[in-house]
Amino acid sequence: MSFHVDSEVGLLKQAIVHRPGLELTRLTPANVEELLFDDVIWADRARLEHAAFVGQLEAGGVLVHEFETLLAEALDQTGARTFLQERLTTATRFGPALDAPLDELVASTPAPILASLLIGGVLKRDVAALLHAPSLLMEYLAPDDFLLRPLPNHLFQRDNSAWIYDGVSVNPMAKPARQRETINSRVVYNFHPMFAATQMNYLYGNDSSAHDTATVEGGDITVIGNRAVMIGMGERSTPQGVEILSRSLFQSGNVDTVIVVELPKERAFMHLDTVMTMIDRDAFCVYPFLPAELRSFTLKAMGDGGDFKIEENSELFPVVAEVLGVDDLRILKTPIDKMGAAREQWDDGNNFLAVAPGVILGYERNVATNAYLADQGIRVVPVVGEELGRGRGGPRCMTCPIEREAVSA
Ligand SMILES: NC(=O)NCCC[C@H](N)C(=O)O
Repeated sequence: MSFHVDSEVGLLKQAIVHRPGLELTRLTPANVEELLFDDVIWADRARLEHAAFVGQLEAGGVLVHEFETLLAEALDQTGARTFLQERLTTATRFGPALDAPLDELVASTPAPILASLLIGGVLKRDVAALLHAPSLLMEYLAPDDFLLRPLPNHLFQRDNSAWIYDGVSVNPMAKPARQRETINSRVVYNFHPMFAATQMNYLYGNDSSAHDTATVEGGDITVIGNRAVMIGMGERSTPQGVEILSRSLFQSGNVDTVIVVELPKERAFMHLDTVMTMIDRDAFCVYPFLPAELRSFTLKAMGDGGDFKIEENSELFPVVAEVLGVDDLRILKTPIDKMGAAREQWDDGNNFLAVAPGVILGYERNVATNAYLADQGIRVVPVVGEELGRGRGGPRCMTCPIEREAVSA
């Protein structure tokens, strides 16, 4: 079995999601903002909503893999815990006194519990009785302080890794609250038998370099097809990150065009998929009030060494249409006033997950957009996300496709 994502809208066959766990119960008014959520969440309800969402994916024929389960299974493979000891439970993260005792905890904790803690976080009081070394960090922390912070944004599996044709980028994340997610994803990809048994083509991030400002997040990446990729560049994916990923894509031989779309550096527009998603072989759903002054660039491979030339586009979608070989690309913008559009965009009204061409999952609350798309012949499967949506991510954000068919125009 090898994994590949050859389009954004072709038949979705396999995907990874994260069923929210311990981490959601650790969101408090004091930490939500830092952890990139908008509110404390009703965790049990969010889990029910997520289970219903997974049911909808499965009903659409998608084989769904649960991230925490994959992580637990990976942790029982040879080398996985050493990998964590070298990258997570280090003297620089926790102080020299805790280095060896935490390595020991990583070595001895049963895999399902360890997986839950790696995502859910660890309080000082959870481990105080086990750690006897005189540690300044332990003295400094209060019993309810986090020794290891929770990672509630694992819910948004789209972002920390992204399959692009037959390669995967394990993304260096922009926000400190999300950077550790990549370590967990690397454990899964490097050690889980499902992936270890295949020839993995790592495009970016599967190394322990400091990636500094060269960040990329999967919400910015769309595999539009025809050897092309569209990448948003703004709050999360930087020009440096986009350049490195593009070079790697060009070297892979599967991609010859990257279309880069500038985004406002604002929370509401944190990823490309907050303002537009491809929803059919010839259609994009686009936020109607995207500022006109945003630029886009086309990167074209030159040779096979990763070099490219850059052209600034006068308009984005004619270039996309040309690259896709589609005469009449449909740019679907909900006819709605500015306030209504801003409200639906905030609630992921442009964040759709296609499970097949023209068949998409989106939050039910975006009534105007969903009705408009239905009028345009798109089948919108409504997803309940009253709690899930408070993390500011929709169905596309919650899903990491790992096997998806190509489509022809
Ligand atoms: N692709 C996406 O737009 N993902 C949603 C990410 C939401 C998360 N709370 C974040 O701020 O990173």
